[in-house]
Amino acid sequence: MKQERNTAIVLAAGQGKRMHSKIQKQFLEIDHRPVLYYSLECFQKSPLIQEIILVTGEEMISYCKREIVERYHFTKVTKVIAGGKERYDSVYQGLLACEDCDYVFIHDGARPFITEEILERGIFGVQETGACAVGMPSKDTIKIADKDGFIQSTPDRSQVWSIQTPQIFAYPLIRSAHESLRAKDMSGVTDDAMVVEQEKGTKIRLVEGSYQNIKITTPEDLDVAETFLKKYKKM
Ligand SMILES: Nc1ccn([C@@H]2O[C@H](COP(=O)(O)OP(=O)(O)OP(=O)(O)O)[C@@H](O)[C@H]2O)c(=O)n1
Ligand SMILES: C[C@](O)(CO)[C@H](O)COP(=O)(O)O
Repeated sequence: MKQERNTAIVLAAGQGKRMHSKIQKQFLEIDHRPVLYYSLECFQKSPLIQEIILVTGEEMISYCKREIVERYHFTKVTKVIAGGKERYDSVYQGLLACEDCDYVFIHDGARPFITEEILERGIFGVQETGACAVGMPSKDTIKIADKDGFIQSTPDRSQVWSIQTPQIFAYPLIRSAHESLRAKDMSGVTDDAMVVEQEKGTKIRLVEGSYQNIKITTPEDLDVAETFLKKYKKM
């Protein structure tokens, strides 16, 4: 029987505008290592992942090869490739670079705190329909606002989740979903589950990530990350 092959596409081609830093946030250091290091380390150690494709800016390819892949011995990283203007363009470049892949884990390099347990829940979840997103039930009450900033409605919180990454898909499903939406209109697409949502009839399983699985987005997230890291390293 052919052994399953799973690829992680790790995204590190964003500009990090909301961080307001000269260095792109995925390369900023927390506890002396780049933000990007931590998720690569988890995929490198995981027996669920056979290959990692790292997507970064064209100008950062040689830096990533030398200072991240070689320096930290991330031997599962087989390709370091250039991303695109939008997140979905970078994902698509990653998908085109995949070879011989059953399931693909699409992950934000700006989310350092994934764990083996999250990857296990992801691979379990994706077996059901070929599509799975990691997230957590919302701890806040969510309001839908109108364009003038007045509250329009309040969704039932028991059905509201904050979505994280990785998002895990059967490779042919996510590739064809990206291709069919790219041929129509990708505007407003901020994650990969949204791409599959337009494929009518494909259900996407939600599984729990963790409340620590934050995306480093704005400067205060770095302070939170330092705190999490102290705890995470003791585990
Ligand atoms: N063209 C892009 C845009 C984003 N990303 C990656 O997608 C992840 C999530 O995106 P986000 O937090 O929005 O990152 P940025 O686009 O870099 O941030 P900002 O919107 O503040 O500029 C990050 O790991 C980022 O590097 C990417 O690979 N290619
Ligand atoms: C994919 C994602 O991290 C899920 O929360 C998020 O949608 C990325 O969005 P951003 O607008 O690029 O931060």
